[in-house]
Amino acid sequence: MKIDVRFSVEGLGDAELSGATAVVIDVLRATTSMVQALASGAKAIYPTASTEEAVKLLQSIGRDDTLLCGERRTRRIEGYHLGNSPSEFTAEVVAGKRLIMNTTNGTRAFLAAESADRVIAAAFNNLGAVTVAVAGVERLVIACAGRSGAFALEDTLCAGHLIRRLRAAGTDPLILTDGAIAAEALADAFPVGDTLASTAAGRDLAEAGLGDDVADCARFDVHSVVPELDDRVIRLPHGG
Ligand SMILES: O=C(O)[C@H](CS(=O)(=O)O)OP(=O)(O)O
Ligand SMILES: [Mg+2]
Repeated sequence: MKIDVRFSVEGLGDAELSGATAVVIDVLRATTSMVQALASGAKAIYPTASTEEAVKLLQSIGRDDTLLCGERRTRRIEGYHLGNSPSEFTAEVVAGKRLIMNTTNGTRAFLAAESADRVIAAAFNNLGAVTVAVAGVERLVIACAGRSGAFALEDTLCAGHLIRRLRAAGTDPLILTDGAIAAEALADAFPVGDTLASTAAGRDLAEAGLGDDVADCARFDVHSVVPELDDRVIRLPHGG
């Protein structure tokens, strides 16, 4: 298995993605929220690249059973039903609903990775399930959402833990690009909980009174769902 880790989705194109399985990671907080939402019974998540696109999509799919979710500078977008805190996506709120989502980094990352054969959402919360889901693939591109195009330690740490899990699972020999080697080394060097809290994104969340989100995002294997992008909609394969 060849594994590449991209620290942001800038410049990620068809050449790297075609024929590969892409795993999109945005630990703080988009993929953690997506995993929580689908584990809570949300029907589908529509990632959008802008608030304008989100509103247009709402008009086209209709408001029934549809919730607008997302953030700007960590806070819920005005007029949206939900922000981007994983704890908002409870079964009472999202079960059976379609979620139109727009966040600063994570939703765009999905759209940037869509030309891969498969596009999977990963976070610490569903890392074990993702490990099983990708164990047999030939080529894996781990696309870290990053933060406004820059390196995000939290995403790369999660990428490194995925590589460690694949190595422990005894899949065929791993051929790592330099980015993947660096990500795995980071996973060996940094404890997740403390590190997430010390990242720029973690500090901003704490400053916004959302420090509990950081703790939620640092938890391993709390869900066994593996969300996948299919024709620009993120769902659980076979209905979950
Ligand atoms: O919602 C989040 O925590 C972040 C906000 S920021 O870009 O880190 O300020 O957005 P996300 O798209 O989940 O990375
Ligand atoms: Mg993020």
